[in-house]
Amino acid sequence: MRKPEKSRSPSNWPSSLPYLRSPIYSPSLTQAHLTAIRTPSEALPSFPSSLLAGPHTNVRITPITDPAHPAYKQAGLFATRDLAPGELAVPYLGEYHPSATTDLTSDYDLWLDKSADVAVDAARMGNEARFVNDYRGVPGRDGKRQNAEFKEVWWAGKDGKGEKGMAVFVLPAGKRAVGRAKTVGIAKGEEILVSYGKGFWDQRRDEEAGMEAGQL
Ligand SMILES: C[S@@+](CC[C@H](N)C(=O)[O-])C[C@H]1O[C@@H](n2cnc3c(N)ncnc32)[C@H](O)[C@@H]1O
Repeated sequence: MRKPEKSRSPSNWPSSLPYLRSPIYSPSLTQAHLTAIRTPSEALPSFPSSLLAGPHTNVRITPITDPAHPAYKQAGLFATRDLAPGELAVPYLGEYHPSATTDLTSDYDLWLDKSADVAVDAARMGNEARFVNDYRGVPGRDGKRQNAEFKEVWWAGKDGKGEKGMAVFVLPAGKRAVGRAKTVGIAKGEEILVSYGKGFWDQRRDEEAGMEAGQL
């Protein structure tokens, strides 16, 4: 019997990883951590928590088969329809954890709330958003940088409750946007690309240099 749409994992989801429809909370999070991320913040854009559960049909996990792509033989995330400037593309789900339990080998760990000492790691579990690549070196971009960004949000639940979260957003249209760029931020079939930030790549370079120098 076919599984109902919502209980399936998206295509190309790795069978070795749990597919999440809501965040997982590390047992190392204290009540203080949870209170901090559950304290409403008007500064954050608010979205209904019903948007958390995928599969998210506006994006597709796609194997990278172009040898010129820096994530060749890995996967990336592509738009299945035109996405509007500023649109929420996909929530970023993973395990919420304190910095004390940071996995230093993870390439999927983002701060959720640095002042509350809570991060979200999608290395061992997550959703489609864990496949978003960085724009650097991606061929065919005509000099364009990222077309999306990570942003903190407020996932609004019932009875005024809610929680901080992370999501991938299409970049807003710039003031100088003309024509189609005013209404389409990421075109159907285009790869969704963020910037991991210079810090990510500096650290990667230092680690690689350390390995070459024979450091453990
Ligand atoms: C959050 S994951 C992105 C998804 C990953 N491609 C996958 O299939 O699991 C981050 C990893 O993707 C790869 N990656 C993403 N963007 C890259 C880029 N512009 N250049 C080189 N590697 C990249 C690196 O291996 C990095 O550690």
